[in-house]
Amino acid sequence: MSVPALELKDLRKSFGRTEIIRGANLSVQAGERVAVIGPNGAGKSTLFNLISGRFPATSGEVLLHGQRIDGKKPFEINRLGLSRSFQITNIFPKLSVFENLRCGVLWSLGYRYTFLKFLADLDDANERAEQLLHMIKLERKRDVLAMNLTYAEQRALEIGITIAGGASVILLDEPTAGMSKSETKRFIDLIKEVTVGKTLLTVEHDMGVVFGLADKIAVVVYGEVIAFDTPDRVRANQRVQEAYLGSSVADAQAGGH
Ligand SMILES: Nc1ncnc2c1ncn2[C@@H]1O[C@H](COP(=O)(O)OP(=O)(O)OP(=O)(O)O)[C@@H](O)[C@H]1O
Repeated sequence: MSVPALELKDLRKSFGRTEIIRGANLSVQAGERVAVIGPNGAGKSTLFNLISGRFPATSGEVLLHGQRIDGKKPFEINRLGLSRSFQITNIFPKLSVFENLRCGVLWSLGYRYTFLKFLADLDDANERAEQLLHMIKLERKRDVLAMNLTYAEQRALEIGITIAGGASVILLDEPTAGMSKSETKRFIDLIKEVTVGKTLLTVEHDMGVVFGLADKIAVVVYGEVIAFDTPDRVRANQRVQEAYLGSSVADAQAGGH
């Protein structure tokens, strides 16, 4: 089997004396779309924070395409090809949609570049920002200030910024939270389109989104990944049903989502 795009090995994180992540293991192949699910407080966001370098792990390893990234800074991890959305907080409200995308592109070039190289790259950055604008279907909002977009449009812009640097591994935290049903459906399609060929991890509560988006589901319970498999197999997994999923799936199948 090829080198996993992302791998967690016996990852642990304690806050004070409380161990929140308790030996998490996960191996995600390149191109897989993975939904991370689990009860409230199970440690899903903490896992994302460990992977993206926001928190240091207490022990264990995180590997991106076989390279250790635990202990690195978030921006270093980003430049190695892993990008995480921070919901709408990394949008500049007083810049236009286009300018926001261009900032995302330029930022990802980083300061490896000299100023002259930077100037030479501006044309490329403009072109890439136009491309992204098209991908997230906000062409008609090109020059609108981000603060004047609808909520769903802001979330789309957020995805555009997240993928701007061409990262191969994308982490999205509840990408459809706060959206209506029809917006959610459109948004799932958008996420699928813009992440073709990439590895995607989402934290998700909405079972409709999980089953619509994910090739595989990672079930996190009490700081451990207790199952990692296709949606059908996870749905049938006795341990998962007992621990968590049974009632949610029943709800989803009954049209509760
Ligand atoms: N910075 C922190 N300091 C102390 N405790 C924390 C910190 N961050 C998270 N925790 C604790 O870790 C546990 C797991 O939280 P986390 O947010 O990762 O869960 P989650 O699975 O994402 O939950 P939810 O589905 O409710 O978002 C919780 O008990 C939380 O209180």
